Amino acid sequence: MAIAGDDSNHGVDDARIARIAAAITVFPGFPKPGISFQDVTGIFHKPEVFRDAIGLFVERYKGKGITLVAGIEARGFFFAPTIALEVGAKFVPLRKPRKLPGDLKEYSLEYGTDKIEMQIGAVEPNDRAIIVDDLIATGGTLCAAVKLLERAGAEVVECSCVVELQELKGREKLGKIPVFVLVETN
Ligand SMILES: O=P(O)(O)OC[C@H]1O[C@H](OP(=O)(O)OP(=O)(O)O)[C@H](O)[C@@H]1O
Ligand SMILES: Nc1ncnc2[nH]cnc12
Repeated sequence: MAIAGDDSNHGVDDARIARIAAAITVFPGFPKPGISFQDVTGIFHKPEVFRDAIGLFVERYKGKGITLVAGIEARGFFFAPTIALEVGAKFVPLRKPRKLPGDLKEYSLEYGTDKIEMQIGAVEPNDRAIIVDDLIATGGTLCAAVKLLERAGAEVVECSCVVELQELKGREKLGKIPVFVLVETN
């Protein structure tokens, strides 16, 4: 089953998106010069704004046959378990190295020494997955997450983020996998 609508938030619900955007604080020069850090934690300081964000994701995915919601450490974990619960899917954490026990699948990020890891057995044949993170910048993290899930046998239906840094053109890296975002910025 396809997900209807285009990948951006246009026309979804301006009032909720405006509240979410207003709850994001930008910290210039953090964690290093040249980076303007988009801090989503303010969303969680206001339960009604947290509800706005979860509601927008759940309305998009509920009833679409999603069986797996993967969240990327660390800030994808803020959103993904709640979305999974509401759409009736399992939550699967994709973690930084040396955090998960047991048998793992891993995928290296292309630009660094970092990897993301997932427990073997988290994915079943025919799982229909979405991948959730707070932000897409270069797209490298989501790209690694897609490959990890696909190699484990899942169909990745879409990637979902709260914020997109449009200038970095991360969605181009994802190729045919759609990227749904709530707030677009540069
Ligand atoms: O699109 P990309 O260029 O790959 O960047 C996006 C990633 O960067 C941030 O995580 P960060 O590396 O800050 O890790 P953290 O969430 O553990 O702090 C963000 O939460 C995404 O996971
Ligand atoms: N500007 C930014 N703000 C928050 N997380 C990020 N990850 C990569 N770039 C980021």
